[in-house]
Amino acid sequence: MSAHGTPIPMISHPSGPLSGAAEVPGDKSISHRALILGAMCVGETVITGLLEGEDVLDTAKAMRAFGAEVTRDDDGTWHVYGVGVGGFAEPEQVIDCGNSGTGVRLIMGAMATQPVTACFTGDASLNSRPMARVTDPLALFGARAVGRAGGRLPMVIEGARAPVPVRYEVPVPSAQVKSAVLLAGLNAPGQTVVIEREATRDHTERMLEGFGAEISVESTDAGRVITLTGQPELTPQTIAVPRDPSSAAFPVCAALITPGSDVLVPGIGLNPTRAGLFTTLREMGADLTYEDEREEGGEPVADLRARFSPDMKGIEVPPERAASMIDEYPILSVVAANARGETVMRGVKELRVKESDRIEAMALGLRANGVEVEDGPDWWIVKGCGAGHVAGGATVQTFLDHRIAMSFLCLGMAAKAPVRLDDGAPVATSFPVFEPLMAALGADIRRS
Ligand SMILES: O=C(O)C1=C[C@@H](OP(=O)(O)O)[C@@H](O)[C@H](O)C1
Ligand SMILES: C=C(OP(=O)(O)O)C(=O)O
Repeated sequence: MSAHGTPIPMISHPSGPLSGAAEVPGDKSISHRALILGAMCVGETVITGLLEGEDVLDTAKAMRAFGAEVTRDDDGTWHVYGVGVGGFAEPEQVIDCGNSGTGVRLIMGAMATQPVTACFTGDASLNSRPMARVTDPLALFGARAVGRAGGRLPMVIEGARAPVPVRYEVPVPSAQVKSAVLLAGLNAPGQTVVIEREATRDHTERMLEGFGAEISVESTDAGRVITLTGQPELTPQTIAVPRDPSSAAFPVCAALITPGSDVLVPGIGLNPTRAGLFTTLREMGADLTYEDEREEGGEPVADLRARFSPDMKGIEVPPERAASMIDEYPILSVVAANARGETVMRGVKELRVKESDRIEAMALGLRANGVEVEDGPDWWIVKGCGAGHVAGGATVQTFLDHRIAMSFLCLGMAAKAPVRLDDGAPVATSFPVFEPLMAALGADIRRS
């Protein structure tokens, strides 16, 4: 079930062909950041295309609790009237970030160098995820965190009264940790330096620059070195949020595996720190083309066209590509099940600490539906059945994880027998229009 609702069992019937255009919603990562940075400058930031999924709506609520005014026009335009760097008010209530790791970790970073104390919580999934990866570096700024055993939520963060800047090498490939440190660095005097060995999504760096912060990124032998000068005067922005490549992955992959399909997914950001799945699919032999390649708001964008691809082959996904497709491994494994041969995915330990243990959740559900999977601590292998040969017919657990839910709904479209979910409600966290959008393409998904 979602943070806010009751379980919604769903069933996905073999269907198709899928055809038409799929206009997926705004990018989740960019939406969180637009609200948070909007709240950290004085004046009005205007956001169009904001993702109105539960995760982002929870961040909007949190920004109100810290004193920003956040409003929505009937046409879906959002306005954030921010309080400035260092201007957060102390929330009167517990901040509930629902299912969102990005929301809670970035907000903790943003408030950690401000003289306020806040208590954070989430749903059962979020409350089981590791937070020490964020609170450890925040302690270097002078913030104090008290949470449950193992650094879990609920957790109280007391912001540093006299923050100091830090130099921090991120020990895990995580854009959330990097971003939390950078957002904390905003209200620390002097220069905060973040070093990441492997490049992760760079939306925070890009957006900080857009809001007028002094930030530089240098590629060195040690990795990317990001230097941010604290206590800037940020300038409110007008932000058009691009469509989310992680959401686009679902109609694209569903089309590749469902007989006769031909689907266009327009206006998808192909920022190289996000587009690893599409490269992988093309290497597997997917009929996936980029049409009308262009630049929008400084980001490469294209319309993706995906057609049924019965001859895809399993490949070894390069581990160094993992960060650029970290949220896409569940749906990749569904494509892999419909390809021939093995798809080998290594260097993906981070999948075990997402909304669910995604390797375990996918392995359980794929096996139940007739697909062989092997897995180890930081790797897994899916043994493809070939197009049209996945048995289906089982009910899978989604473990409060939207990507697991949507991946198995896509599996059902191309399987021999329907695939059932114990709970499809988590879909609303990142892709609230998934059901009508897929239905319009020709998918047969029902609430049961
Ligand atoms: O910074 C972000 O917006 C995100 C970073 C990734 O998490 P990690 O930083 O934990 O890898 C990703 O899985 C998540 O969906 C969004
Ligand atoms: C991992 C994800 O999100 P978060 O960490 O923000 O909960 C995701 O959207 O796949």
